Amino acid sequence: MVYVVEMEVHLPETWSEKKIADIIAREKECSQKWQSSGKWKYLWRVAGKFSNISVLEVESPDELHQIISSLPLFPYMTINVTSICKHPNALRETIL
Ligand SMILES: O=C(O)C[C@H]1C=CC(=O)O1
Repeated sequence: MVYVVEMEVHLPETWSEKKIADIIAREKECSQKWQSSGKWKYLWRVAGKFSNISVLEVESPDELHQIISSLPLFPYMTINVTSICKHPNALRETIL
């Protein structure tokens, strides 16, 4: 199952630079672990926003939730998930 996931980050304004740097570093480590696993196929920055568009290929909605909710920034993101499938007119059927 393939999902397009948009994640918009909203950090508390009261956080120190050190606390922000720490969670960003842990986020990088976690998302790169999932990207290395092959399940997180694409990670793109939305220009001009603290937001990303990602494509994940997973076995189930439960696995998608497991991955997204493991991110340190999960409690601080607004997340929109779109399930996608093959288009009959597409020239390519694979995402990688
Ligand atoms: O910077 C972001 O868009 C938030 C976040 C989600 C995955 C990741 O590596 O960073």
